[in-house]
Amino acid sequence: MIALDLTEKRFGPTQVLGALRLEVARGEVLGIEGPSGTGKSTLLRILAGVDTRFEGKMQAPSRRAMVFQEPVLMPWRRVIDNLTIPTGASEDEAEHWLCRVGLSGYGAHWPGQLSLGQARRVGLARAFASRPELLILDEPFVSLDAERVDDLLELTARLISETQPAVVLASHAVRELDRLATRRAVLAGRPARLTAL
Ligand SMILES: Nc1ncnc2c1ncn2[C@@H]1O[C@H](COP(=O)(O)OP(=O)(O)OP(=O)(O)O)[C@@H](O)[C@H]1O
Repeated sequence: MIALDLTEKRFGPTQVLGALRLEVARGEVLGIEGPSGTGKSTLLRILAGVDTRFEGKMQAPSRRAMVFQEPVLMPWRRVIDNLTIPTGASEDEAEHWLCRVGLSGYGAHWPGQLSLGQARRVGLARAFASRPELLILDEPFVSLDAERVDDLLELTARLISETQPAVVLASHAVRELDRLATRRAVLAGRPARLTAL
């Protein structure tokens, strides 16, 4: 379970996020939509623990994983190491997750040998390999063609349903929100506030 009671988040003189509260229990998927530049990624980075410079209180589980808009793999490490090093998973566990995302046998590949869709799958495998209690998805399917998005959506839905983390998903895509979100909210305004739908 994640609980955030935010007073404000600013970058220097600019207040990006206003007061907002958010709670997500395990098994729930909170889908956040909102205009570009309102602060969705900023909010997600706070929830992920990447940005700790905010006013307010947060109760978050220790095992958190984030899937970014870009897969951000270490290009100088093989795929298998991209799973084991950041997560502490064993090679067997990493192979298991590669297999789950349809990349069985890709462990010895270099990230530069992967298509964007495959790199996204590795990003997803890496997130699940850390056995997250909180999973944060920041536009994880952006710039893939429709068929690939559908495949990845189904896969993500299956893995979430099996592992039951609390999930926060930011997306502009109605299809993704419709398929994954169990609850929806809109982030809008300047400073931005969260309104449940
Ligand atoms: N490190 C930073 N320093 C200063 N301003 C920042 C920083 N990061 C984000 N911002 C500003 O905060 C605002 C919110 O940015 P953010 O990336 O969170 O928006 P977003 O809703 O995720 O946008 P998009 O949907 O386009 O990804 C923007 O005005 C952006 O310019």
